[in-house]
Amino acid sequence: MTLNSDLNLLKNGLMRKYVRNEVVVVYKTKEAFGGLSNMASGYPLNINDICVLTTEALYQACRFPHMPKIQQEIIGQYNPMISKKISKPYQAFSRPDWNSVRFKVMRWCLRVKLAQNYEEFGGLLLATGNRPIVEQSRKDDYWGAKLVDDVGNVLVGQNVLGRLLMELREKIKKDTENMLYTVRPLNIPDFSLLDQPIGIIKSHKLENRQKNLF
Ligand SMILES: Nc1nc(O)c(N)c(N[C@@H]2O[C@H](COP(=O)(O)O)[C@@H](O)[C@H]2O)n1
Repeated sequence: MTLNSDLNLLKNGLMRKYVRNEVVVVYKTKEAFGGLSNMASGYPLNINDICVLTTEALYQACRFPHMPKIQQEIIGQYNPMISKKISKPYQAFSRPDWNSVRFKVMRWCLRVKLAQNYEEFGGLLLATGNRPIVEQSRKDDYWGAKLVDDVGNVLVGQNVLGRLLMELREKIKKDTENMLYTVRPLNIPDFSLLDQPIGIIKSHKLENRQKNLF
């Protein structure tokens, strides 16, 4: 991107500028807030009784509802970077509306990660307080923000993932009725995993509570 187009995007309000040492940076998964990254292991998900080991795998699998074999390969990986790598050569075959639904899909994936890892992921989100959350990226200034200065203190990007994380954090703060324990499927065509339409996702907490009632 050229300096001029960068400036235009900043002016249009799409790009955000952050001072690195004033924000919560999500960069390496081993760092303090690394668990907020989709690349973090240790936040397993269960979709229609199918185990998906990382949020990245779930997000990438959602590209290919019409290619269940590829979905299977993507979700079968322990390493989220490998899931993304498997997805890459097929990107041109992503669902045709991918660019217009990927934002909703990411928001849904984060809701699922929270519902099924409430203490760990929710706790980490709340521990960020009121600070901006920014996913630092070397290449991607749509989901994240890139360093733009020589000393590594200015990040510029749309930071869509960071903004979705902040949105979710604010929802947690207001969630006195535990509404976030349940996640409805997206209302988009072919929202499916391994040929099965994706159903309502429930937190394990809710499932255990319901079991105890009977
Ligand atoms: N390649 C890569 N390495 C990382 O360390 C990253 N955090 C990411 N970003 C994540 O990739 C996902 C977006 O993938 P698409 O480009 O839309 O296929 C999203 O989860 C980012 O957080 N990428």
